[in-house]
Amino acid sequence: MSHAWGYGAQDGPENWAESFPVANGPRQSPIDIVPTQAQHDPSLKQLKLKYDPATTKGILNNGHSFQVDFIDDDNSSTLAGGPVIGIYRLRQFHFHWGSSDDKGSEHTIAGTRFPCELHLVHWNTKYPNFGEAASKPDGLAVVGVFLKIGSANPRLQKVLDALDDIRSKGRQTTFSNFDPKTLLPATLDFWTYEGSLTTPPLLESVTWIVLKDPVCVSPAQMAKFRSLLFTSEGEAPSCMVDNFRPPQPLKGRKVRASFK
Ligand SMILES: Cc1cc(=S)c(O)co1
Ligand SMILES: [Zn+2]
Repeated sequence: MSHAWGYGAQDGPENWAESFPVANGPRQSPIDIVPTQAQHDPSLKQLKLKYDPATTKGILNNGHSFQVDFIDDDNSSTLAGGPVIGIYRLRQFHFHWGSSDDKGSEHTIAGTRFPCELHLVHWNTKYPNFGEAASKPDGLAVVGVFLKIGSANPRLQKVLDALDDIRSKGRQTTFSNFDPKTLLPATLDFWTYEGSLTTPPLLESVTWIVLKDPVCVSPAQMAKFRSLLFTSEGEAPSCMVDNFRPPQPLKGRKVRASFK
């Protein structure tokens, strides 16, 4: 039975627990990060991100967001260091955003919401593949990056220029030679905590690495995100906006900071 889910009144985050009971689990994401309550952990290593643009595979509208997929057959594009043990391979990146600039991010900082949030999804190479890793408590590592309204971000433009070809759900197009590192802020200071996917099946397998510093996006660029559709060609069009889950209960979890 397909567990159809979305972000609407009937199939949105408030109802996900009906099909995905883990939605009420002990390590759900996103969360509100309160910097004054995060503990600096000097034992946290520097984040090591090594991305080979040649591993870029394509870009897809999956009906919930759009994602840029990467070839993950070897360790060409990886994450290591930071809070993780071992090597994690880059699988895809995607975004969550709002219908207006006052919302859209999934994580919040002391209640502050950003208009958009980038997620770079990596899986632990101690497991044979992404699917296996996604079901393990240490299986995934997702780097979260906040986007704030400012000047146009030239490094984002190549991604946004591809959106015209993937307006509807199920559309994909060629996309190659992209270095996700160009989307990151200058410093890789981060908060980290144990959490979950923020979309069904909400698997509690994610070590979250949320970067402190946001990157910029312009209002015109935000309009490009909002030009996508949740719906397939031929269906009544529904704008792809507000595809974010609100913060979930911390349930005693500690958030660590890599910086003072
Ligand atoms: C694997 C995956 C991770 C996140 S955070 C998401 O939104 C969708 O899929
Ligand atoms: Zn996500």
